[in-house]
Amino acid sequence: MKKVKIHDKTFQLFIPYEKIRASIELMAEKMNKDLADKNPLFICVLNGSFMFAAELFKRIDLINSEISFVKLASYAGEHTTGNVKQLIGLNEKIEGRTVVVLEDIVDSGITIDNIQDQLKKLKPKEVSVATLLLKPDALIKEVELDYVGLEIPNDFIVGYGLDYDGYGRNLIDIYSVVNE
Ligand SMILES: O=P(O)(O)OC[C@H]1O[C@H](OP(=O)(O)OP(=O)(O)O)[C@H](O)[C@@H]1O
Ligand code: HPA
Repeated sequence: MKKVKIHDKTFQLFIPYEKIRASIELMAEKMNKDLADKNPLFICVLNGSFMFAAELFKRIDLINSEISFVKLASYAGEHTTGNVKQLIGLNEKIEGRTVVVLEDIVDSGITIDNIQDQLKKLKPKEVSVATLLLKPDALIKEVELDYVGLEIPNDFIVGYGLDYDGYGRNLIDIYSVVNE
């Protein structure tokens, strides 16, 4: 079994790249049907989603498609607690658009819930959410997900864009933590 050590933790091979790619191919096929005749704006949530977004977007065969990249930044406003995260980097006009948010993982659901709230305030025509990975047992928010690549158990993972304290994003496969 392939293993990798990052900082203090050991990870073992969990999802090989071929399986990841196959799930993204299926997702792209579905989107190509669902979004035909629309003018979708894909929004990739950095950092973790960059690999997923690249792999998916090159399989979207709708020429009227755009992609943009956003980040959630801690908002250091005077009256905020420090836990509030603000969506930054969004230059496109969202009003009236068909928006598809691209996430690498939905874990507790807090991040995607927050993003959906912020986007809805910008009056899009519709917002759908695509996530490569979902941990159903970790959800603490009720979230509506339109496209889910793979459901996984509630274990910490790295690879294919996902990190452990900055490292591991460059792994082609996904690895899960070994409890020692
Ligand atoms: O469902 P949740 O529990 O909110 O977790 C999911 C979020 O966590 C990760 O982002 P992170 O904040 O680690 O930033 P990164 O993408 O830059 O690694 C991941 O990319 C999702 O955005
Ligand atoms: O399991 C995970 N691994 C890396 N980043 C994450 N962000 C949410 N869940 C995870």
